[in-house]
Amino acid sequence: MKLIIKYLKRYKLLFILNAVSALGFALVELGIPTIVADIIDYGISGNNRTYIINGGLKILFVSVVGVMGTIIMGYCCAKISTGITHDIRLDLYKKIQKFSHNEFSEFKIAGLITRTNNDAFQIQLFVNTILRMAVLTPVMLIGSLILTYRSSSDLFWVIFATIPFIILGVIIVAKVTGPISEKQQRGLDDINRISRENLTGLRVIRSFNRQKSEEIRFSKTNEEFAHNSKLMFKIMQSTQPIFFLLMNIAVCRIYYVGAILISDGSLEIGKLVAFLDYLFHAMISMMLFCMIFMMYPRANVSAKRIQEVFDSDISIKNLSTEKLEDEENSFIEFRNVKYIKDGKTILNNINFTAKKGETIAIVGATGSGKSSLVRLIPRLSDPSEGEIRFNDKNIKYIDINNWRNKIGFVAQKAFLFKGSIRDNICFGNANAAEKDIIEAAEIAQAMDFISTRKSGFNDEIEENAANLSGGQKQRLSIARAIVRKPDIYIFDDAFSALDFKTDAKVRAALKSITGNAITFIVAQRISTIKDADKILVMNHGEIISSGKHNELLDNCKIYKDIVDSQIGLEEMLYEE
Ligand SMILES: Nc1ncnc2c1ncn2[C@@H]1O[C@H](COP(=O)(O)OP(=O)(O)OP(=O)(O)O)[C@@H](O)[C@H]1O
Repeated sequence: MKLIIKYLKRYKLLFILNAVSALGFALVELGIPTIVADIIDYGISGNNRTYIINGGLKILFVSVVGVMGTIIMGYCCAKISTGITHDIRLDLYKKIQKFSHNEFSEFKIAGLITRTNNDAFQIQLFVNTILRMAVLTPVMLIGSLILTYRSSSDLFWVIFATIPFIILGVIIVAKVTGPISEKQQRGLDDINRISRENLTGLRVIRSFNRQKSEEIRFSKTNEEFAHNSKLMFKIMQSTQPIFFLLMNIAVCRIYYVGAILISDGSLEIGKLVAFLDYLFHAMISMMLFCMIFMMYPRANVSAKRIQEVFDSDISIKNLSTEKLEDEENSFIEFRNVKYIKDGKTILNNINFTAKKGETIAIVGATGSGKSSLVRLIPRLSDPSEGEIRFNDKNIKYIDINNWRNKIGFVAQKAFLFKGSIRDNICFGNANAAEKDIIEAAEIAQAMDFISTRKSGFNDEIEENAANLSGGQKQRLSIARAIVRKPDIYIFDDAFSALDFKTDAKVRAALKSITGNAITFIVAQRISTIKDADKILVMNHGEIISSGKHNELLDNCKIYKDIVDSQIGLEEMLYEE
């Protein structure tokens, strides 16, 4: 509720307008039965035509005012509820953008999607209901009860007796639906996760012929979700008939008591009609008011899930606004860096320096920590101990945007966005000139396939770059980094999908632009890294040796083993 109130505050004026129109509408609605009662008791019974016509005109006027109130209320409700959802989604998006690996592991991607879509929508529904009902129904309810009492105090006690049953019913429904709602939202998270996995991993599922088992996995989660949804639906649906049953019992009793009172002469027919009208208003208002309490548990679960995201601590913080100055002899230094994830030491005792103009290569067995090491540079994660310094400044205390702008990162898994080839390259530099885009594509050896495509740079890339090969995706990712003209290049296994010849051509072309930069290359192929100025050999999260290719061949057994295992491969032949 705190979350909803916080966002509602942004729409104060509309909220007041909504409340005033709701109040006006309620008062107008409450006036009609009294006019009708008077028409029956004085106009019809007294055969007074003028009284009847005047009464009719009064009803017409009151109805028009009521319609205007409803329209204004509807406008305010729609504007506020959609506005709040829009604001929540935007703030969620901004917060999620700051998440690091840690936060993604905590909330899971599917969970974040459900929170942004479904949970935000639940809040929209609740806010819409609350805005319509919160002012209107209490006024209608209290007003109707007062007017029923005024119409006939004898009859009033007949309906008053049903109120405790209704309140008890609402409390029970709210208590029962809260936990079901929580299960329902979690189930939706699971459905999202499995659907995502099944859609993105469709090829794997088919090639391993696992459609049946995946279908069972999906059905199980889907059934569980459907079960909870059905239960929720049944509870919510059964409340209305029960409510109307109670109401009809009260009405029957009122007719019975009313008939006795009329025959006694202590009640007029018009008053009974007004009484029933007010009773109807009172009961409907109470039912609608109860709906707020019944919807509350579900909205509360959604609000809590959204609030969890807002409250989560961001592990990668921007601690400074200090910008970097250009320096002639820049360098990066890893000082006693340790990186622990989920209690496991991924990197330990990492010490090395990389200078401007140097190429640092990182090799080692899979899982030895190569990617984890380079991910620390753009602060995708921060070291648990030790520090990374750029020009003798801890990178944690450099403005994060300024720092990241200096880096051209090519990730292990090439990710491209749906859009044109040009848009994807310009993702690295929105202001890139045409000649820079072409140059980047040429260096990345992407021109040959771009020029064969129907619309060249304007050719569309599908979702997940499904219409590109692995090597084409890698080349565009490389071009995207080059177009930035960064001071630091990081190629995390970025040449693995390229054939040996293209790999060699890309590296040769890169030399023309990386002369003034610091370049990190993570690779499995020795041919990719053997010319590096410094090669770091990693094993179990530690640098076990470093040096040039020839030095390592003499000093490092693991490196020599890697080289030996690749001797005779096509790339070596090509390099010769
Ligand atoms: N998000 C993560 N959460 C927990 N552990 C992780 C995470 N990412 C990587 N690891 C672990 O950290 C270790 C190093 O992984 P990393 O990806 O850095 O190795 P790598 O040398 O780049 O491997 P490869 O050559 O196979 O890409 C592995 O044991 C891996 O299981």
